[in-house]
Amino acid sequence: MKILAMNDGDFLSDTLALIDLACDLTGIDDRHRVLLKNVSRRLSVEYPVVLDDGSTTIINAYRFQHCNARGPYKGGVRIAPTVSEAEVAALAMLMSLKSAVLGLPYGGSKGGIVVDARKLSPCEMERLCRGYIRAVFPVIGPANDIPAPDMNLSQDAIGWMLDEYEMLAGRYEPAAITGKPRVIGGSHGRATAVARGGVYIIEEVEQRRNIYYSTYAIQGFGNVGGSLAKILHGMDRTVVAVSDSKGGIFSANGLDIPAVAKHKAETGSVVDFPGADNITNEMLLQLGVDVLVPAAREDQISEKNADQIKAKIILCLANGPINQKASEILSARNILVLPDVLANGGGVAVSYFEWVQGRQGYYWSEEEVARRLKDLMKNALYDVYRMSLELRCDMYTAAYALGVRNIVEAMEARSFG
Ligand SMILES: NC(=O)c1ccc[n+]([C@@H]2O[C@H](COP(=O)([O-])OP(=O)(O)OC[C@H]3O[C@@H](n4cnc5c(N)ncnc54)[C@H](O)[C@@H]3O)[C@@H](O)[C@H]2O)c1
Repeated sequence: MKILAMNDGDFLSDTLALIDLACDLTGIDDRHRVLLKNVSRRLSVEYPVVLDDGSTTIINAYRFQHCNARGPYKGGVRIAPTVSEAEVAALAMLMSLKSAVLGLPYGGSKGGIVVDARKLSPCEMERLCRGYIRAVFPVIGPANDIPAPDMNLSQDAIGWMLDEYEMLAGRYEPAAITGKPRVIGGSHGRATAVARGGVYIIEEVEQRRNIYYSTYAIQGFGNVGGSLAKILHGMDRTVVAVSDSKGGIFSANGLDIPAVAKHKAETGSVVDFPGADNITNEMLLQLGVDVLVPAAREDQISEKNADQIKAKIILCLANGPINQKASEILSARNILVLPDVLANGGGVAVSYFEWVQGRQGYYWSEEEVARRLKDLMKNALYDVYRMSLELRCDMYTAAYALGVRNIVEAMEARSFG
């Protein structure tokens, strides 16, 4: 496959292996398989950003578009010094699959900006974001490709990106980018959508199994992990451990999450939170909790550490945190894995609601957004469940199979391939 010629990484190899397995299970032919395993457009750009000291630096960035059979491309923009072409390609593929699992009229894409966000001042970050939009402007737009937040991209940054897009377009285009502040066309519930969608999935599993999951360990304390911790804390669930890139903390009696958030804001990390024990990210993954939530980044649980996992269920809010071999091991051990393309779909779901609201110029109440999100997540969960019964496989594999089947149906309707 052509894409393997890129600087390959485990994450992309794992994603391609999953697509292959899903194609095998659903009887997808080679014509469509080859499309699913490649991206249709790889835009790689270099653009200048003026730093506060007056010097100029050149930034590398990407916008990869995977497949638009089901609708316009849709995908976030990630800022990290480690962002690679292989990573952006895998993330674009996951976006197509995720939208297809949720039944949204979107294809998949992803953006990446190769820089350490922590080294930039707010003014430099604004110039970085505006420059990115100028560089990718020819391939994005409300009916072409709609960016959104991903790692290290705040709501303010999305506001700057939308403003830059609208200045270049010469008109208001609130549906061009999602995840923006509400005062400029954002939706209620977008900032917490990934976490909220995950909570709806957990509640539905609890209801179905007649069980109550009280203890949680969350890897990652950013947009997604931090929001989830706050929501669970507000629901009187016990978050015993959280972590960030510098390490984690544990308290058997539960962490005071608002106090942890304050500590992180003041010190830059959750580590050394008073009254809790410092632990490593590896230790967090192995805690004996009801629910383990990888909410940081890809490649966290593989065949190397799947035997060590003690949680009852795993809610994958990060993209690509578990590979297929690990999911097989976990499934054989009766640990339910709720995969990324289902579990973190709340983000693209509320992005879709935001896009719809922007296109019609009519904005919904908080209750309306929450009701629609809950319905959508619940329906997707049961669609995946039915697929797992049909194919006699675990929920993880079933989600990918459902995504692949839904995309290929649209490809066939358009005679793609
Ligand atoms: N933001 C969204 O709308 C969205 C939607 C769907 C999926 N996701 C996925 O969720 C994950 C987190 O995204 P986010 O928006 O919260 O990013 P973020 O940048 O806001 O937060 C990431 C968190 O992970 C921590 N982290 C980074 N590397 C780590 C490591 N090696 N070990 C432990 N912690 C580490 C960071 O310190 C930070 O606390 C990513 O996989 C992203 O693709 C995000």
